[in-house]
Amino acid sequence: MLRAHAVADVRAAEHALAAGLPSGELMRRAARGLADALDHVPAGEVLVMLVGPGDNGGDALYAATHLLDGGVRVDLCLLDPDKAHAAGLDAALAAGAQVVDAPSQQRHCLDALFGIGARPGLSGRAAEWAEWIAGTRPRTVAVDVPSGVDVDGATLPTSVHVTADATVTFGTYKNALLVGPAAGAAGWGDASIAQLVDIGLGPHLPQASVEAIEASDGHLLVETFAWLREPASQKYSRGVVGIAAGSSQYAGAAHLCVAGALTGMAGMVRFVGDAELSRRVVDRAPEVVAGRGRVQAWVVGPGGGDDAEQQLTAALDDGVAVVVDASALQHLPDSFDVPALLTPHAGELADMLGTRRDAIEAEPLRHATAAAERWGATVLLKGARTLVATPGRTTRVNLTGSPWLGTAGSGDVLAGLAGSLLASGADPHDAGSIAAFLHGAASVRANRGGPVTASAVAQALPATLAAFHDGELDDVRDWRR
Ligand SMILES: NC(=O)C1=CN([C@@H]2O[C@H](COP(=O)(O)OP(=O)(O)OC[C@H]3O[C@@H](n4cnc5c(N)ncnc54)[C@H](O)[C@@H]3O)[C@@H](O)[C@H]2O)[C@@H](O)CC1
Repeated sequence: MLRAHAVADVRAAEHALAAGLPSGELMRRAARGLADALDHVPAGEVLVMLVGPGDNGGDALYAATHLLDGGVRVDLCLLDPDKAHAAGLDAALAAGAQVVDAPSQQRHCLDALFGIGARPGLSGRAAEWAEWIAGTRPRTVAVDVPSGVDVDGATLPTSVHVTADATVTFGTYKNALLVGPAAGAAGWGDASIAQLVDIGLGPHLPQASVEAIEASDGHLLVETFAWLREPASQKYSRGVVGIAAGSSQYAGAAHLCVAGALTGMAGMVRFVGDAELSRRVVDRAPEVVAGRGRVQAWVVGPGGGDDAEQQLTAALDDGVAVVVDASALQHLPDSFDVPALLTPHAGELADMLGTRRDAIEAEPLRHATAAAERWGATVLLKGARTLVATPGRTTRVNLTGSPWLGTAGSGDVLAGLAGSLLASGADPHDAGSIAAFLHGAASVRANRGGPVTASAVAQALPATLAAFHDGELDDVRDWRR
């Protein structure tokens, strides 16, 4: 599991760790790791460092000494020369760095304006330099976080901020490096995730503020699904998922939701809908059982018609866990008596909360968390970095997938898959986050670097699940710029 921590927790951990170390040791570790991460800058090239007034700038100045030793030339732009880290500046100048007024032609840039001490937003020369990066596009690495973002809120409070090609962070990830829209400014090139330099904080860090499932977390499956630990299983021990999806207008949603459910962990899929749709679903997927009956979880809403409200009421009356998607989200009860996973996209969450879609997109973390609290349920907010928020649990962000996954019907597959995980024993938080992880990974495996259909994602899911279980998943994200 990849973990991010809140700024206050990082600071407390740094204090605790620093207390047992020689003065300046943490910054030395950070600077060494930063210099190592800049090994793409060839000897003889000029790297311009944008140096702010705090320890973020100090990291860069000490890193400069290592780079200069290796033959890289370093220009320093000091935001406030009187406030630059004094010992770091002396060391950098002694090693051969030169101070310049402003960045100009340099093809490599280090953003060390502000780190976790940043107030969101940039002004004055810091804003001018961020605009120089945007206009000139040097290869830019941000130190700890890109300057100008809201580190804990993971937002971009103004349009003026540094957009880096990569970020090198220290001790632990920060929310802004994993969660959109801020993570977009940290550089989600192919490597996608900031490079983490271990400075020894681990033992001092509390519970994460945000976490992300990784390809190496296949053990989660065995931990989550008790029947996987049994020597033998049968369909009922694996769980039965009921699907109430599709309508005469959106018949495809029924097929895709069922396809998602059939790829998952449940032992059996039931389908309820009108007679004609049920016949078509069973024709296409003969393993599906049509009609009501005992289930361990319901999926209600994908492609649902006018009867979505009635379907949701019937599902809730069953007293089992429920995935509420698409049209059923318009009929939410005031609170849930059963474990519930709500799966809106930004527009649907905006309707749920009585706000605008762009407000959700600007602050997805805050709104997903607020909705989870409001309904006492798990909220899976779909997007480039899907969030799964549950009261009392660490919010999960999904890092798998590619822009190609934004395709008609992919949400129907996701809802079906999540329902099958729910029926098979996962709680809504695990069901939603594991489903989002597998769904994104399957889309990349189905056609790396190119378009996928929702059907192709569903087809790729069983092998993706097997590879995850066996610890054999390769890289599962494809967010090239
Ligand atoms: N504390 C530690 O033990 C370690 C800290 N490290 C580095 O130190 C950084 C944190 O250093 P600081 O606490 O000094 O904070 P920063 O370096 O982020 O900067 C804080 C300073 O910038 C000013 N400032 C913040 N936002 C501004 C804005 N938007 N416009 C204008 N001025 C602004 C503040 O008034 C303050 O003077 C980390 O991000 C990391 O890079 C690393 O060296 C690892 C160890």
